[in-house]
Amino acid sequence: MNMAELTTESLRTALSKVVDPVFEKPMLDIGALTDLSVEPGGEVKVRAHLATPSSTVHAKVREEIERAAREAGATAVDIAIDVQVPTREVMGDDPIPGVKNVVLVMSGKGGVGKSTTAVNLTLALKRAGLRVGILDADIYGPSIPTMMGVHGHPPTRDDKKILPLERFGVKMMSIGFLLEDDKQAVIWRGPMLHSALQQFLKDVEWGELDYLVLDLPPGTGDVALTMAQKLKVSGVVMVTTPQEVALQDVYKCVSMCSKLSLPILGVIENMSYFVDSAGVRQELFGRGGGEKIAEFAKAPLLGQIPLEPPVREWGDKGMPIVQSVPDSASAKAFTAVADALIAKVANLHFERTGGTRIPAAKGPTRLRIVR
Ligand SMILES: Nc1ncnc2c1ncn2[C@@H]1O[C@H](COP(=O)(O)OP(=O)(O)OP(=O)(O)O)[C@@H](O)[C@H]1O
Repeated sequence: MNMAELTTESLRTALSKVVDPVFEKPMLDIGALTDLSVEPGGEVKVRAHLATPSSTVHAKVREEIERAAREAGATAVDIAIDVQVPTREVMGDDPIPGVKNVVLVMSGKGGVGKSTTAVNLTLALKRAGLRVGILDADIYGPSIPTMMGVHGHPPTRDDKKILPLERFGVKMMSIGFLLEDDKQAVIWRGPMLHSALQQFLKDVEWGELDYLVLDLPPGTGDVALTMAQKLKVSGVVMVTTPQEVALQDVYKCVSMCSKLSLPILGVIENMSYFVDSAGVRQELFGRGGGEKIAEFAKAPLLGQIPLEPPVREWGDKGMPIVQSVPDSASAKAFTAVADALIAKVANLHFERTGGTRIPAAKGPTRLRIVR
């Protein structure tokens, strides 16, 4: 096609096949491509509206737009990208209105790697370009301080607001920061637990965050209940292992969430397999647990994390695997889980708001890419 033939109309036709990787829908149909123009020399200008700052998603979208525009005869393509991270519903008395999404990480039983998953998922969200925080609500066994390598007392401002501690660009708060030693946790019971968590929500100055990840204690749902009463959460991520015997508790946990009308955003199967020294994949704990729970919860299986000794070793050293060895199989699996979670949250938002483009909020990240 010669460049004289390129019009806004033919450009529109060419771009109609560009699909949003998060919503899996043509970007033009969902209002995610705007301000199309064709300059006299055949230069094309277009603005893309995306639900994630993820550089992989941006690169994919840029490539598709550029290819389609050039095939239609564009001589140059100028793509501006606006990022709008979707936001949960915020009620009038919401204790943390500056936090766009709150994700509860839960498991039916202990020891499945819930805290490991929570920290690595948080770091993967951070590496995708989001502003993140993590709240260690596992009051009986706070392990986030150790896993994130942070100890000490969070400072308090004059107005009594507690400032979260920060490492790897992640804001964090844990009951562990406020205890004299770890053993103190066991004397905390019901009402104290709830008032401590409510105080955390209210009194911590989280500021503006895209995602706050909550590591909840395993088992019963009272902490989830406290959370659900206090604020509208984006949803729950359920962590499980592949083996059959562990599943009953997870089913109970899923049922409890549906009673509380907490949407399950997805299931993560941890310790799914181990690759031995001969490179053979061993399913040490059986198979299928994640899929079964996902089916029961009518939610996607967000990913399967392999069992890799460095996950524990780096966790013990206070530098989670996503941060310390981002190229490892487990870190890549956590990264894929984060991308899938971002997509799920965006899609739920899309459905809730009737399929319209995420409305502009203040201060969008705007990247201007001129080629
Ligand atoms: N994929 C993995 N590969 C290797 N080790 C892992 C993996 N996931 C978790 N672990 C290790 O398993 C142990 C339990 O993990 P973690 O503390 O995250 O579990 P949890 O479900 O949060 O436990 P709790 O019952 O204390 O809340 C830790 O030593 C952790 O390092």
